[in-house]
Amino acid sequence: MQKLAIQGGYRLKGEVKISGAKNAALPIMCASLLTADALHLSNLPDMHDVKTMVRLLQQMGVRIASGDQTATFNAGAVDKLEAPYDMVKTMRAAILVLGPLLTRFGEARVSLPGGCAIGSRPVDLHIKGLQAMGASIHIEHGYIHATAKRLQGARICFDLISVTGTENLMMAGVLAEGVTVLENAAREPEVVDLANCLIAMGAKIEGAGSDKITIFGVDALHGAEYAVMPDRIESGTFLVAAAATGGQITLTGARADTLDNVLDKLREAGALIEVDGERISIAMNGRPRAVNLRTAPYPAFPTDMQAQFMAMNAIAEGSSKVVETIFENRFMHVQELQRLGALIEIEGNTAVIQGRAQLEGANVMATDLRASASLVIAGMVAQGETIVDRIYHLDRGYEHIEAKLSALGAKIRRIQ
Ligand SMILES: CC(=O)N[C@H]1[C@@H](OP(=O)(O)OP(=O)(O)OC[C@H]2O[C@@H](n3ccc(=O)[nH]c3=O)[C@H](O)[C@@H]2O)O[C@H](CO)[C@@H](O)[C@@H]1O
Ligand SMILES: C=C(OP(=O)(O)O)C(=O)O
Repeated sequence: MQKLAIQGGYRLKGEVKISGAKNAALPIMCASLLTADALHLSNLPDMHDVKTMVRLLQQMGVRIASGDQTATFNAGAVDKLEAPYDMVKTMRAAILVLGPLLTRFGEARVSLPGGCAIGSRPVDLHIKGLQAMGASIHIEHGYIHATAKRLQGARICFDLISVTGTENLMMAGVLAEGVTVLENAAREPEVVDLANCLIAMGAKIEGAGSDKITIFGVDALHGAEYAVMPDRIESGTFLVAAAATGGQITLTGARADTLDNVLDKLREAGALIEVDGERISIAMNGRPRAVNLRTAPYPAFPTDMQAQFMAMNAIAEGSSKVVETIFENRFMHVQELQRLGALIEIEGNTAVIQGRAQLEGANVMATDLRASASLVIAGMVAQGETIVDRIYHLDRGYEHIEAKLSALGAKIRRIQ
């Protein structure tokens, strides 16, 4: 199994190009199932989840021609309306084929996505919404079996805000008969990116980015060209890494308007931040100040940045509280950060962190995607060598992270 070996104590310096967003690319790839025409995507990140989605769509019969960060998807000859367990278990976003398959073909068989280290992550809201649109759904042997003659527009109010739930029902609504209204919808930029791609394909959608999305069903979508938005979580991860190491870097091809809360927290920690179009520069002189945070749906602080900020707080001046309100088990990185000497205590959904001037290198194990990123950041500020095991989590959602960090001056290499 591959690991990362990190030698701590080097400040990040230089420029890094931000990749396309995992959490926008995956739903947008699923949108290719909604038309028999070609969907041409650019700015696709080179990472495992994107490759897994390519394989999942291919086994359904989608023809895919991949290029450098681009791919053309043609779902004109789909012959298998199924997402099997062995693919869904490695990537939760596979549940996003359910809405498109059902609305275009009237049938879908999708494995229930398993719980992962960050919480139980049910899909009851996806199922309830599709049932409200007239789908008949039963669960058997771990699979969701869904059928519908033609989905009917409906008014659906989410009990709680769900990003992929909103995306699945938005895709279901575009080919449904009549109008679908999603209330208490997720406002994440990735939902807006998906809506913009669907609109380019001929869908009629209003309100994406607000908590009420209205979808006017049409009979068919057509092909389109679309560029996936930059990854705000990758952007945030590099910015925090720069802040934690007392570095000075510039992100290129980034979108500051999707990062308001993260940039505010970094400023509060003492970072100097400048935004110039698609460039975001950060400079941190000395040790960051500890910052309190509370995760919540967009536009509040993202749960996908919680672990990385926790690593920064571990070496910051002062103490801080980090409250996780989205996932019930997203503190798995804490015991690994403690191996590096971090002083963190957990009380329910709150972590209390006493900043230390120095962490010490150690062997640690990655437990999920962003937990892995937090261990990499902690390793870069720890004294001596840190070995991060189980980096397949990291490879799911970061494009060439060790190459990008090395180019910024980090001492990091992949070992067997
Ligand atoms: C591929 C993708 O885009 N993943 C993101 C997406 O995950 P994902 O879409 O899975 O997360 P959700 O927004 O659905 O989850 C929010 C909360 O709702 C709960 N819930 C969700 C659906 C449901 O049917 N029932 C239910 O109870 C979840 O357990 C969680 O507690 O949003 C999360 C929250 O910003 C991010 O951390 C993930 O990176
Ligand atoms: C939790 C994440 O992803 P996923 O929903 O794909 O597990 C993430 O991107 O941090």
